Amino acid sequence: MSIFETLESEVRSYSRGWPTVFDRAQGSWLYAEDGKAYLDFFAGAGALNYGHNNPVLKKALIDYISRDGVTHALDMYTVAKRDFLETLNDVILKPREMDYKVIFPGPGGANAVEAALKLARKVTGKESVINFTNAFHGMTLGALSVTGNSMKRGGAGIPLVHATPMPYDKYFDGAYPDFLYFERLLEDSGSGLNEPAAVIVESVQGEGGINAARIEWLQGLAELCKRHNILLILDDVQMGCGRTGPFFSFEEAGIEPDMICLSKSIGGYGLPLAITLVRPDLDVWSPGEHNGTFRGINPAFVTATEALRTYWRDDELEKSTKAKGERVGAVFNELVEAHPDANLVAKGRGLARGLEFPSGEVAGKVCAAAFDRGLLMETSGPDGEVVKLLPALTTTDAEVEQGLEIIKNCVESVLSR
Ligand SMILES: Cc1ncc(COP(=O)(O)O)c(C=O)c1O
Repeated sequence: MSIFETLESEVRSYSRGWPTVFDRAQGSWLYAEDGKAYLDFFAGAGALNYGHNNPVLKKALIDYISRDGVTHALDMYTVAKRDFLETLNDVILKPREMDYKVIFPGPGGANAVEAALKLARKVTGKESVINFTNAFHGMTLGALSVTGNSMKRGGAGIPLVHATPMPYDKYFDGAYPDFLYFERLLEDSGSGLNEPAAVIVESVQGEGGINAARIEWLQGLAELCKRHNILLILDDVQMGCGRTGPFFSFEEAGIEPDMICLSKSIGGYGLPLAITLVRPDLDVWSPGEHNGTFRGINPAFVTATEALRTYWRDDELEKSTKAKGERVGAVFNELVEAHPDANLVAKGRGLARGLEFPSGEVAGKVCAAAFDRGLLMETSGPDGEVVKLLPALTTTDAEVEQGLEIIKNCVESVLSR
């Protein structure tokens, strides 16, 4: 049995079947055991915004470990935790005039979502939550209940209740007054929906197919939540930490969510870290009311702090992310125009980009062809119909061009078959 077959049989539930065994990684490159190099436009599904083994973060980590810095300290105060909290405040929150308390909910994105949902219910005493079609918020029971994908929901084996999906922005696009249906339900005391605890939303749906809500739609949603006294939870697990350009994906909308979920790239180095930012008056849990063993792994605080200090003291990363994103978008638009009969759609914001195909089968073939040519990308969307690009934000212009050239060739060859 080959090592690949052994791995497959041991971890049957893995969905990513890239037929190779990876060994090393640097910057935007992954190297397989057989030595083949792959340009990584998947970047740990958004967990590697600063690239693999980023040298600055790596040095901070090695220095910390070399001086026997505390690795695991549960809820104890540590220097690494204090540095992270101070840096988050100084570099991110204060300059944006944002006032939030930090909750450490557990190691991953689903934990950040779970904490937000739980706290919203605790604070309001209400049960139901509004989510959106094609949303993805994680695999734990609460997070799954506000996730739209029916295959993933089916994994629970039980009905997932207390969440009601509303149509996400792409389904309106000016065809209807955006929130008419939603507002009617809120005003109808017989709908059972008139008193939700919270609305949970992604400003760009990553797993749902790189659906970027319009800025006006996000603003309308925030106003609606204020008008009806509903807490707004912004899930920035995948689109935060600069993925769309600014540190928070909703900054351009100028909205003030009541809670913000962050994970994936907040740790900086691919190490597990999650935080839920909550409006100070919502921070009602007493010590021990929401805890867990892995709620802040100190080496992850160290790399998180270094990432904030290195990349967010000025707007260089934001600017270059937007510029690279626009370049990808322009090439995707060219592909759409060059293939008018193929019904392609170019989507996204910043360096979260998608190219939608009429079916998951075609999108899958494009990704498979790209893999053969040394480029890693995955599909997203309800049927896997969107080829999804999430390169590290530190990917160079030359690497972006190299990847785009491969994509163009793969799209041409798959569509001409
Ligand atoms: C928007 C969003 N929320 C939550 C999650 C769940 O994060 P995790 O997989 O770390 O639990 C994800 C994961 O892809 C996500 O994209």
